[in-house]
Amino acid sequence: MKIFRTEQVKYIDAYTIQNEPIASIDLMERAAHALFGWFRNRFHNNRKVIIFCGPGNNGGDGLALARMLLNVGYNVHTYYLSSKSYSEDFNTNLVRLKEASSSIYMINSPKDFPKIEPDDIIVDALFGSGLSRPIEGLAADLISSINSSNALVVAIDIPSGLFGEENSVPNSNPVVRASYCLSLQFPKIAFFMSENEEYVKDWRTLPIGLHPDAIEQTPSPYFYTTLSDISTNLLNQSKFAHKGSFGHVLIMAGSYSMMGAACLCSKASIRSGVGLATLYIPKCGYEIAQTAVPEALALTDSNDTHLTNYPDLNKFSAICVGPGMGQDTETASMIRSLIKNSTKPLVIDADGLNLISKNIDLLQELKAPAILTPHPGEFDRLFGKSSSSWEQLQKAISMAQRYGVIIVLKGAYTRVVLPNGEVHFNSTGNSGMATGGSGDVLSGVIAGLLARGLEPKDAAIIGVFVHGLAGDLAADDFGKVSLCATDILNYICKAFQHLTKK
Ligand SMILES: NC(=O)C1=CN([C@@H]2O[C@H](COP(=O)(O)OP(=O)(O)OC[C@H]3O[C@@H](n4cnc5c(N)ncnc54)[C@H](OP(=O)(O)O)[C@@H]3O)[C@@H](O)[C@H]2O)[C@H](O)CC1
Ligand SMILES: [K+]
Repeated sequence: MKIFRTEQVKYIDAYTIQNEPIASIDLMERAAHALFGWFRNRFHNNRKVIIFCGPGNNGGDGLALARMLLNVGYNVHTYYLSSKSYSEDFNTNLVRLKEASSSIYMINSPKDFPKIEPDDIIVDALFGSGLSRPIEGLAADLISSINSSNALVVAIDIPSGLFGEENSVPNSNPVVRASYCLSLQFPKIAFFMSENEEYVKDWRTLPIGLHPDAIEQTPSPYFYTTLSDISTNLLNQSKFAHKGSFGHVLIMAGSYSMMGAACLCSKASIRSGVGLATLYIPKCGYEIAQTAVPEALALTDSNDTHLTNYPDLNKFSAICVGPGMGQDTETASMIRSLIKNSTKPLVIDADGLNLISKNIDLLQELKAPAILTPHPGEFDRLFGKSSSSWEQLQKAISMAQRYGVIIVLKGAYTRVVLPNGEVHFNSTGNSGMATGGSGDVLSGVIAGLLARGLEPKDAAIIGVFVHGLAGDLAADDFGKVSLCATDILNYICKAFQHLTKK
C-alpha cells in the first residue's frame, strides 16, 4: 500500500472531490460513516461519549460522527473550540447536529471543560492533518485535561497535536494520548516511529474511497506492506521442480560459542524453500551443524574457532554472512575480501555489519547486490547516531542511495529501504520477537528467498513480512512473553502456507 505525507492526502482528497465527483460535505459524511461503523461495533451505547471538535474538517468529522451516534441512541456530548473561523463543512455539520442534539457546547475557557469520568469515551476531533504548528493556549489546556483523565480516547485521523511525519524528540508539544486512532484511508508515517507510541497505542485505517487515480498518480517513496501487497506468484513451484531449481545458499556463520546463530540462520533459509544450503563454519562447529541441521551440507574453514576464509563461490546463488561470526581480525579481512570479490548477492547481518562499520567505505567496493540487516544499534554503528527515528530513516534512505544497497532496518515496522529511495514499512511482527536469534532467522529467510532467485528487493520485503508473520502466528499459540527464535523458525512454514493460500 502506497502511503503519503499529510499534505499529499489533501491533494488526493481534492482530486476525489473533483473527479469522482463528490461534494466535499459528502466525502466527510462518508468518512464519518466509516468512523461510526467502527465505533458502533466496538462500544455499547450505555457509555457516555464526549466529542471534542476543532475548527477544521477534523472537527467536522467529529460533529458528523456525533450526529450518527445520537441517531442510534448513544449519549453524546459535543464540545467545540471557540475560533475566529470554522471550515465550511464544519459549519454545515454543526447546523445538522444542532437539529439532532441540545448537548452541544462551545469552549471559551478552561471553565467550559467537562468533567471526564473514567468510564467515558472521548473522541478527539480537535486537529487532524491540517495541524500547522504546535498547539498552544486553550486547546493545549484541553489536551492536558484529556490526557489526565483515565478515559478511553479515540482519535479521528491522528491524535491531535501530532504531525503526520516529523515530530520533535522528545516531543514537548501537547499531543493527545489516544487509546485508538482511526486514520482515514492511509496510516500516517508518524505511526511507525517508536517515539510516538505513547500517543498512538493502537491504530487502524478506515477506507473512505479516495480516488484510485489520484493514489496512483501521486508520487511517494513510502509504502506499507500488507498481505495483499505480497506477490505470491514469486513463490510458485513448478510440478517438475527439483532441488537444483530453487538455488543453493551459502551461509557463512558461527564461531566458538555462537553456533546457534549459524544453525538458526541455515534452518530458516531451508524453511524458505531454498533447494540446497551449505553451512560454512569454523571447525568447532562441524558436529553441531551436521547434527542440528541435517538438511544442510557442512563445509569447514581451516580455523577452529572463527572464519578466516570463504569457499569457492561459483556454485552458490546467494550468500548470507555474519550471524554469530564474531569480530576476529582474520574474520574482518575475510569479509573485506568477500565484499570485494563476490559477484553473488549477499545478505550481511550481525557481526558482518559490525566489521563493516569499522570501514564503511568498503560498501563502495561491492560487486553484487547486497542486503544489510541491521538492528538500530548496528545501524548506528554503521552510519552514526540519529536524534530521532525520523532522522534515522532519512539517513537510511541516503545511505541506501549512496552505497546502492538495501537496508533492512529492524524493529517495530521494520523498514526496507531501497537504493532508489523507497521505504517499505512492514506490517507484521510483534514485541515478542525482540529476542536473541530472531535476527538470525530473518537473515536466513531473506537469503533463502534470494537464493531461490527472487530479486533482492522482493527477497527483502517478502522475507521481512514472512518473518513477522511467523512471529505473529507463533505468538498466537505461545504468547509474546515466552516467544523465542526457534518458535519463529518453526512457524515459517505456517507463514508461507498463509501467504500461498491467500
Ligand atoms: N483524508 C481525507 O481525505 C479526508 C479528511 N477529512 C478530515 O479532514 C481533516 C483535515 O482537515 P483540515 O480542515 O485540513 O485540518 P484540521 O481539521 O486538522 O485543522 C485545520 C484548522 O486548524 C487550524 N490549526 C492548525 N494548527 C493549529 C494549531 N496548532 N493551533 C490552532 N489552530 C490550528 C488551522 O488554522 P490555520 O491557521 O493553520 O489555517 C485550521 O483552521 C483530516 O484530518 C480528516 O479528519 C475529511 O473529513 C474527509 C476527507
Ligand atoms: K484528531
